[in-house]
Amino acid sequence: MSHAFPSSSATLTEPAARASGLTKTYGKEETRVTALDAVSVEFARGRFTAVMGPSGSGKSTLMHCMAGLDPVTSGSARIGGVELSALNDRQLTQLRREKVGFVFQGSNLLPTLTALENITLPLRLAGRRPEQAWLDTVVATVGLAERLEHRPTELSGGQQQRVAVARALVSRPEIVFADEPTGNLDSRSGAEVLGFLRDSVRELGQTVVMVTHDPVAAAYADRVVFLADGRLVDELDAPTADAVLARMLAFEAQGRVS
Ligand SMILES: Nc1ncnc2c1ncn2[C@@H]1O[C@H](COP(=O)(O)OP(=O)(O)OP(=O)(O)O)[C@@H](O)[C@H]1O
Repeated sequence: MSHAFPSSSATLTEPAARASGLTKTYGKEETRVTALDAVSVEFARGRFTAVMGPSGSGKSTLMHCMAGLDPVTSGSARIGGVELSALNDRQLTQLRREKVGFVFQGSNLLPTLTALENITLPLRLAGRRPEQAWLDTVVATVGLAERLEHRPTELSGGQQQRVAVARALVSRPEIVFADEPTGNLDSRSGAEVLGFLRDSVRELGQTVVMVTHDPVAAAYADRVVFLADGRLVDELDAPTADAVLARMLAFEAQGRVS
């Protein structure tokens, strides 16, 4: 298979994705907004990282820049060994297709396709066939084996989101970015989806970066990084929901006095 972007010189110790001095501004002159201000962060392979912070702190912007959906203003964003700013639009599309999986708040499934067809659609669009053993593993991991012939309207919100997780995993991406993946779900369905994301990391070795507002969701991750006003301000390993909540309350209290 030919690749239009330089093949990554990734070693196993290299992070799945890395931002260095990543700055992103929107608008010009008096309307300029600095959404990210020289953020440097690494997302290690085979780990589940949550990105937290108040509304407007830059979480979605970081995800979009790291995933090649939005160009950076300055600094660097890399997936594996590949510098995203060095790629043209066609190369970026190819990189996203081959190396990145996405899960959004709404599952964005095509209503006329079955669950299985939705899961394999990105691969088919890329002209690739699903690898059967991996497809079976992903389907089993997200608990969908009995539901593959169902259409989205015949699935619960949680099941639909599990299809979206399977769709993100099926191409064995270098990294999966999930933006508030449980934002539309009740807490039980949300817990299921988060459990499957965590299983994809622990059992399948995937790398997941998840934006969330919810300390309970963040506690499923191996590590939480905190953004405030476009800056990386803290991080926590092996988070519990209580520890994440305490950290967030501390930031809010600091924000009130500063
Ligand atoms: N396309 C855009 N044009 C102009 N400003 C933008 C754009 N996208 C984001 N911003 C601004 O950049 C800042 C960071 O936004 P971002 O959406 O990344 O924050 P967030 O932490 O994801 O917020 P939320 O939790 O509310 O989704 C905000 O001030 C926002 O208004």
